[in-house]
Amino acid sequence: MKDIKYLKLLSEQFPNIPAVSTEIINLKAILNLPKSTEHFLTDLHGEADAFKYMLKTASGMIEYKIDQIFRGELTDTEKRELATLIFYPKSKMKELEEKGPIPQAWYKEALDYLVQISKEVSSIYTRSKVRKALPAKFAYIIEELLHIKTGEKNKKDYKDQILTTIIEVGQAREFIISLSELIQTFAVDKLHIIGDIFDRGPAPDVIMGVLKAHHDVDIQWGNHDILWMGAARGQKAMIATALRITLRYGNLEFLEEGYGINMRPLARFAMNNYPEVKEQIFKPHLINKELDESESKIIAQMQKAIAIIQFKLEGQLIKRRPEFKMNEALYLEKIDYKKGKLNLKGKEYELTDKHFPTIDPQNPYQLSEWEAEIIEQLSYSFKNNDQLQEDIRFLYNNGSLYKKYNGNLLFHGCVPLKPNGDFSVVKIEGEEYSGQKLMNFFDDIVRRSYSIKEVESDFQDWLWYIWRGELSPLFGKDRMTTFLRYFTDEDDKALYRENKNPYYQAREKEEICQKILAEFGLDPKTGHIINGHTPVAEKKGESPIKGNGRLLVIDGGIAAAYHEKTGIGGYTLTYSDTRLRLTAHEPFISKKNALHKDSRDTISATEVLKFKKAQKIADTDIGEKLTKDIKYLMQLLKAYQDGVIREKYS
Ligand SMILES: O=P(O)(O)OC[C@H]1O[C@](O)(COP(=O)(O)O)[C@@H](O)[C@@H]1O
Ligand SMILES: [Mn+2]
Repeated sequence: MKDIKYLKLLSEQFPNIPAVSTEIINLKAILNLPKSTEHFLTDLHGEADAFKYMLKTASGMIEYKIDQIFRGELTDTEKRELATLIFYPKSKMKELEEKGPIPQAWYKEALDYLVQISKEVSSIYTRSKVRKALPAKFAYIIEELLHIKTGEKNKKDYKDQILTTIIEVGQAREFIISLSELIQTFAVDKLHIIGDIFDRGPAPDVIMGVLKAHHDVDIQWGNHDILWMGAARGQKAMIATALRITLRYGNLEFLEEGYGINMRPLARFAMNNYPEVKEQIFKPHLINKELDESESKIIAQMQKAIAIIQFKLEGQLIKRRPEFKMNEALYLEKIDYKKGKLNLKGKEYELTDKHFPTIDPQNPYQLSEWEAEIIEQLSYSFKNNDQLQEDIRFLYNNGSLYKKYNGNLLFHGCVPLKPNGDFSVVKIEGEEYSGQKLMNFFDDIVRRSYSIKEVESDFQDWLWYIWRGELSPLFGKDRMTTFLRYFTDEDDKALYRENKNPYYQAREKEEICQKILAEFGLDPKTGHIINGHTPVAEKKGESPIKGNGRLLVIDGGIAAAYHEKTGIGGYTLTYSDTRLRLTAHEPFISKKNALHKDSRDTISATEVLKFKKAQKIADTDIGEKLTKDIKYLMQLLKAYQDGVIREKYS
C-alpha cells in the first residue's frame, strides 16, 4: 500500500469516488489503444529540405496508409497525386488553379479522401488528444467528420452536406490544408533524432526551427551537435572548428543571415594575412551550388585563417589536458618552418602549403594579437546571439547522450569497446568509468557545461574531448586527421586514416549487441540498438542491419555530401504498433521534383520485425507508467470505500 500521505495528496486531484473512477476507466481505456508510431531520423547535417520532406511524408508511412485505404480503388498515379496533395497542399492547389478554376467535384473528392485518411491516422489516439491537435478554426467540424463511422447510412447525407457546404462557403482550400497538416502530424507521434543536425549542409538553423515547433521530439546528441553546443558556450577551439567546417562547405548564409553572425572581421583578417591562398587545398567544397571566383577565394582565405587558429587553440588545449592523451595531434611543433616539412615519428613529409605568417616557430600555439582579437570577437557573438542560444538551449533541454525508449537503446556513435569486446575503461580523477556509467559521465559533463558559468571551464574542455577524443562515444574514432589532410599529400592512405573504435566491428555480433542492451538494463532478446554517425555504403552492399537484427544503423547519408559514398538518400526507421520498418530513400532532389514525380520516394522498405500481436500502449514505457498510476488510483478508491480517506464534494 502506498503511503497514506501520498494517497491524500492524490485525493486533492481526485476528491471523490466518481472522480477517481472516471480516471481509472480513462487510463485503462488508454492502455488498450494501439501503440503510436515512432519515427527515427539521423545525421541531418543541415539538409533542411530533405529533412522536412521526410517529416512530411513520415518516411513513407503516409503513402503506406494511402495504399491500405485505397487499395483497388485508386490507381498508383492517383495515389501518388493524393500523397503529394498531403505533402504540399498549397503548391499542389496553386498548380491546379493555374490551369483553370478547380472544379467543385475535385474539391469534394479530395476532401472526402483526406477525411478518410485523417480518420485512419487519428484512430489510435484518444478523443482528447485528437481534439487538442485540431486547428482551432475548424475544430468542431473536423471532429464531427472524424467521428462519422464508415457505413453509417443515415450519416452519409450528413457528411455529404458538410463537405458540400465547406465548398459553397469557399473554405475548401483552407480545409484541405488543415486536413493535410493534421495527417502529417498524426502519422507519427514521436520523433527521435539520433544526432548530427549541424555541419556540412546549408541550413541547420531551419532544421532547428522545425524541431522547436514539433509536437514531440527528442534528440540524441551527435558529435557535430556537441561541437555547436560547445561553440555556443564560448569554447574557442570549438568555435574555430565549427566555422572552419562551415567555410569548408561554403555555407555562410545560415551563419550570417540565419544567425546574424558577422564574419567581416575574419574576412578582413584573412585577406590581410593570406593574400594568396592555395585554392586546391582550401577552396570550398560546394554541393548543389556555385560561387563566383572572388567569393570562392575569400572563403578559401577565411578557411585557412580559421584552420590555423583552430590548430593553435587545440594545441594549447592538448597541452593543458595531458589526461586527454592527444599529443599526436600536436602538429605545429613538428614543423620545420624553414624547410616547410613536417616530421612525424622520424619521417619527413613535404608540406603542401608552407605559408604560415602568423606562427612563431618558437611558440607555435600562441595566437597572434589579431588572431586573439578575432576569436574573442567571434566568441562574444556566439555567446550573445539570441537565436543561436535559443536553438542550443533546445538541444540541451530535449537532448541526451543516449536514450532508452520502449525497450530500444538510441545513441549516435558507440559505446567504446576494447578490441576484445569488453567495455573500455576510462579513469578520471581516480574513478573508473565504462559502459553505461561512461555514457552517464559524458551526459553529465554536457549538462554541467551548460549550467556552469565560467568560460573555458574544465567542462568545456571536456566538451571538446567529446567532439574528437578517442574514447568519446560520439566520435568513436582514434584520431581526427584534419591537419594532415590539409597540409600533406601522400599516397599513403594510412597517414590519414581515422580508425574506428572496435565497437564498429563488434556490433556485427549479436552477443555484443545483447551485452550492450543488458548493460543499459534493457531486454537483450527484444531490444534494439539504434545508431547513426557512420554512413552505410549500400552501394558497396553494406547492410544497415547488424548483430542479427539487434542493431540498426540508419545513417544512409541524408547529407548530400555523402550521397556519392552511400548511393542512396538516407535510411529512416519507423516503429508502429505492428512493425519496425527500415526504409531506404531516394536522394531528395527538390520540392519541385517531389511534386511532379509519379513514383514513390522510397527505394525499399525492410520489415526488420513484424509483431505477432499488435502492440498496445500497455506494452510501452508510457503504458508502464499508466499501469502504476492505475494501481495507486485503485488504492485511493479503496481508501474512499473503506472510509480511510474522506471524499470531498464541492
Ligand atoms: O567529411 P569531412 O567534412 O571532410 O569531415 C571529415 C571529418 O568528419 C568526421 O568524419 C566526423 O564527422 P561525422 O560525425 O559526420 O563522421 C571526422 O572523423 C573527419 O575528420
Ligand atoms: Mn557523427
